[in-house]
Amino acid sequence: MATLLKLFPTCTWTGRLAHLSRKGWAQSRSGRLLPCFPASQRCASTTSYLTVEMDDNTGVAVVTMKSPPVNSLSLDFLTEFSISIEKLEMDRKCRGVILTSGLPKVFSAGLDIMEMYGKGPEHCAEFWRAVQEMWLKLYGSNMITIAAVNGSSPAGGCLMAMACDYRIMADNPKYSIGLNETLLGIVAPFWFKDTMMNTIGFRATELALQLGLLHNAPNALRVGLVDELVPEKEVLSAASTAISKWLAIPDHARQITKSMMRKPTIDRLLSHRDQDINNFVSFITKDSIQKSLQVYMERLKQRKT
Ligand SMILES: CCCCCC/C=C\CC(=O)SCCNC(=O)CCNC(=O)[C@H](O)C(C)(C)COP(=O)(O)OP(=O)(O)OC[C@H]1O[C@@H](n2cnc3c(N)ncnc32)[C@H](O)[C@@H]1OP(=O)(O)O
Repeated sequence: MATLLKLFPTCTWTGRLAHLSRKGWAQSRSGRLLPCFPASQRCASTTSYLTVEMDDNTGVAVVTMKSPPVNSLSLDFLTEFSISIEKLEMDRKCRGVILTSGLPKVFSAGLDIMEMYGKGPEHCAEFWRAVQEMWLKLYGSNMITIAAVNGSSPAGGCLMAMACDYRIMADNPKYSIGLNETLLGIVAPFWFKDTMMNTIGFRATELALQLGLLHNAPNALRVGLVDELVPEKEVLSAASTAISKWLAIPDHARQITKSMMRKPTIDRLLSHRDQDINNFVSFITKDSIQKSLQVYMERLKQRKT
């Protein structure tokens, strides 16, 4: 408990654990006093954008993104996200993470466009490093990572889901997922492309990236961008069921296998990290790209009227 309190200073214990720590004994039907072990030990910590609920019994943490209106990935959000994943990674009891959204209809709207629009080169560089960090933490995690995609997940939101080991999406044709960067007049960086290629293969990625395809849920399943579709209300419980299969695999064997599959892709970014930041900054600060972002944001806002 001490370790968890160190990791989650705002931690509040739920279930029966608080009661047990005061008493710790229960009376059996025959009247004997027996040491009492909690049925579940849950610890929840909340930051500005995330809730992390750790269940010590299963070793699974549910990370819920809650940054209204659309869980866009701002610099602050990304920073908090990477810190939370890092903390879970260091927690020896945590073997798996379920990533989901606490907002209706949206898993994540991807990168916060306002972090890329009208900002100076220093801010853009800091922002891009945070985007890289989020991906490195998630794609390179030793933990089992399951994305419970309970809403739309364009661009950076799709990257987040693809960085997980397994994706379960709500079976709602109104929800879409994909790398739609070209629709904004921008180009998905090589490690976004690599992540998608590792997920759905070369040809499907070539089509998806050039056309900026946002797949609806049934199409996402068809191309292999998600692994399962389930009724919306069951996304989280399906993720729990799925993760139990992964938990049955010995950690060391699974982790080495995961690393063998993902390390070359991770190393490629690590060895070009600064160059990738410089590319991003010089691209995104171009007048023509800024104009494209402005037009895109205006269109987004007009859709509502
Ligand atoms: C070398 C250069 C490399 C560059 C690489 C860049 C890489 C990645 C790019 C990205 O991730 S860019 C982000 C791309 N994201 C999108 O295109 C998604 C846009 N959003 C939507 O499609 C929809 O908002 C939604 C997610 C489907 C949700 O729809 P809903 O109808 O529920 O909500 P809206 O009314 O559309 O939006 C509410 C509110 O949020 C604002 N907003 C939406 N998305 C973003 C965003 N990504 N960043 C910032 N703000 C966003 C939207 O404008 C609305 O604002 P208000 O009108 O309420 O002020």
